[in-house]
Amino acid sequence: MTLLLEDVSKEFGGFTAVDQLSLEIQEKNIFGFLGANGAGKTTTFRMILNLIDPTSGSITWNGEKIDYRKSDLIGYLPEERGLYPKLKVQEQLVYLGKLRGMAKKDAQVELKTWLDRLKVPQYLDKKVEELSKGNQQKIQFISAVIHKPKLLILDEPFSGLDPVNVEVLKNAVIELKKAGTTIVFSSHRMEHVEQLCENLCMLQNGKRILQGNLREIKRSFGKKNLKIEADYDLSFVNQIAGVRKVQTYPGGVNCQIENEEVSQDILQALLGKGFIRKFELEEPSLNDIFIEKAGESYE
Ligand SMILES: Nc1ncnc2c1ncn2[C@@H]1O[C@H](COP(=O)(O)OP(=O)(O)OP(=O)(O)O)[C@@H](O)[C@H]1O
Repeated sequence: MTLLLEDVSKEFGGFTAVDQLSLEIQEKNIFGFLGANGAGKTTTFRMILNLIDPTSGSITWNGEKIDYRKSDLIGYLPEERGLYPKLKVQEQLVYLGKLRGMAKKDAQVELKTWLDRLKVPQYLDKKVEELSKGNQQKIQFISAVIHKPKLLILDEPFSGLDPVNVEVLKNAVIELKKAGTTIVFSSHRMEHVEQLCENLCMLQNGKRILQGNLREIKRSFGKKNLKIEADYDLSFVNQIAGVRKVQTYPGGVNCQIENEEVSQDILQALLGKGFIRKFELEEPSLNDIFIEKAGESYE
């Protein structure tokens, strides 16, 4: 059940929103789409779901185009949320479940399970308009998963949620993956992608600027963050060759260095100056990697 995008482009008028994007998304994986506003994430999702046609290139799932006949196998949380405000949660979600081929009873049972799992059982018979924005989002999430899709596409699933609810939803996504769902989601919050995805793609202005396995990407970037804590003024490390940036905080500094070897020069310079409480080389965060890659593509 591989999802395959081959040389996919989308133009609106003369503007290229997605530019020759090729990707392979393996089944039972969580795949992250990263990119700033306007990078082309939503446009890519719409093409995958066959809601809009690519200008060129092809998209297949298990060797076939996705069309309405596969809608029972697919779940989609669109960026623009769209529930009926006047309908009660139960009426609406059971109806949507039935549209996706479920028996009424099964949809009712599944809905109750999901409301419990997302910690909102009290909303079963509430009208959607009575719910807060974050809780409406949970209901919309349930509408995307109630029929147990094989492929789940989530456009910015965590936007507008408080930190506790972000965790609740993240756990739900992890459970769905364990149950065998292939999940593709977008976010411009690097930490969400970092915590959930095995594989990811970074888009900028419609172009892929990075793609691959998260662990391998991080390893290939090397450890370029160095944290030092000492009882004396560390601002002089700024002057050492290979140090790009130094951020000072009480009791220590965070340094960005060009490569791991620079850390040894810094250590040499520190020795003899006094007591060092911490000297730690850290993996780059996805945010660091994004900033570096995004910068490169402007050069
Ligand atoms: N129907 C359309 N007509 C014209 N331009 C469009 C259309 N849809 C998208 N675009 C443009 O394509 C680009 C990519 O938009 P898209 O919504 O895919 O980005 P995104 O990565 O999802 O951004 P965001 O994080 O803000 O949702 C944007 O510049 C947008 O203005």
